[in-house]
Amino acid sequence: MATTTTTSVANAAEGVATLTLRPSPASASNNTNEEYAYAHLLPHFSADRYPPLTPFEHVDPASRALSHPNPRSFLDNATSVAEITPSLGTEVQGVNLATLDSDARDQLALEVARRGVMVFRDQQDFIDRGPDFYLQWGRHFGRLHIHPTSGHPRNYPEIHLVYRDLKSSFNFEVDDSITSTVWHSDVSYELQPPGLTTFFLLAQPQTGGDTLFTSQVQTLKKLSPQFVAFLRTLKAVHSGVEQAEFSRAGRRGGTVRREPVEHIHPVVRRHPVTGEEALYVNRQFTRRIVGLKREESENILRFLYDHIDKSADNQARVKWRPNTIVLWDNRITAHSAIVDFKESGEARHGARITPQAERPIPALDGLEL
Ligand SMILES: O=C(O)CCC(=O)C(=O)O
Ligand SMILES: [Fe+2]
Repeated sequence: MATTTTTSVANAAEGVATLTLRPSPASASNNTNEEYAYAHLLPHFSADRYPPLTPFEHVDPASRALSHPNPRSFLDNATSVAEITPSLGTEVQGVNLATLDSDARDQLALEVARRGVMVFRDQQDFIDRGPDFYLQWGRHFGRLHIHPTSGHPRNYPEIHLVYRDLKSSFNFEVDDSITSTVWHSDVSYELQPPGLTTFFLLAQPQTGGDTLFTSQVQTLKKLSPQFVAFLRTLKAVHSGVEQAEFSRAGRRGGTVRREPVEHIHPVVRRHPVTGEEALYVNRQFTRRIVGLKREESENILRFLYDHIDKSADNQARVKWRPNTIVLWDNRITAHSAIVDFKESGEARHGARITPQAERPIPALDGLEL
């Protein structure tokens, strides 16, 4: 039996919450007789403080693949390439992400921009290369985001972790909700929110703990042209304040290493490479529509969130298997963890590599932010 260590964990949803628990590495392996192979990647909460993020110029990796004669050639050796749904998600077998060169990584970024989500199976090579490799991988796609509140592996603040098991007294914000579903686009409160995002699980329950995705391109396309034309004129406030407050409240045991920020983004953004328009509001971080009366803002946002929630025809559900890596374009999709395994007592432990991208581009030319 491995010894119990003291650490803190992050909620599986986008850093919604942090809490203190004492996970044993053995329990994280979901096999009490084994040492947990990824114990060095368990969440650590440093007392470090970070200054505000500074703006930077983002060159999108997908743009470099646009002129490629065959921008899907990185899939040439795949044994299987299957669309999960017609407009969202592709599942690939037989491609080792860890061995993709710079050109192939650019192609990957373009394909993820087109498909929203890509699921790669059998990626043990990538996962076992460890955190220095994760950083090298992520930096190809943009400046790595350092999360203001979530747990990270010791000495690797750029790696955002999710973790939960039975030993923790889970006390996160959805506990008094009827559902664990919290649709969001990661850290949309940043001035330059993430683009191509890489996420994988290191430990998972036997069943459950899937991740839901939705296409914000399709969400928008379902609306009438007149309503979309109105949405294009709008901008909204996204806020990191509540996430920080949950962490600071102590009941989650977390820290706030960078003061929370709020930023205004267009309600409809344009992807810098594909040119596609996507709805860019999410229940977790979007707070209000600028310039509208309070009731107008609340009702429009509620309508849009309801539309996102119930549009299964825009969604894809990823079932995890060991050594799966999922990539999504955070600008044109939203996602939610599914917490349906708490009572099994099994651990779920995941790592996210989160390069930031451009400041959201309004779909309406000339919209001032
Ligand atoms: O745990 C999951 O399935 C999703 C986690 C998440 O939302 C994130 O890391 O951004
Ligand atoms: Fe997330």
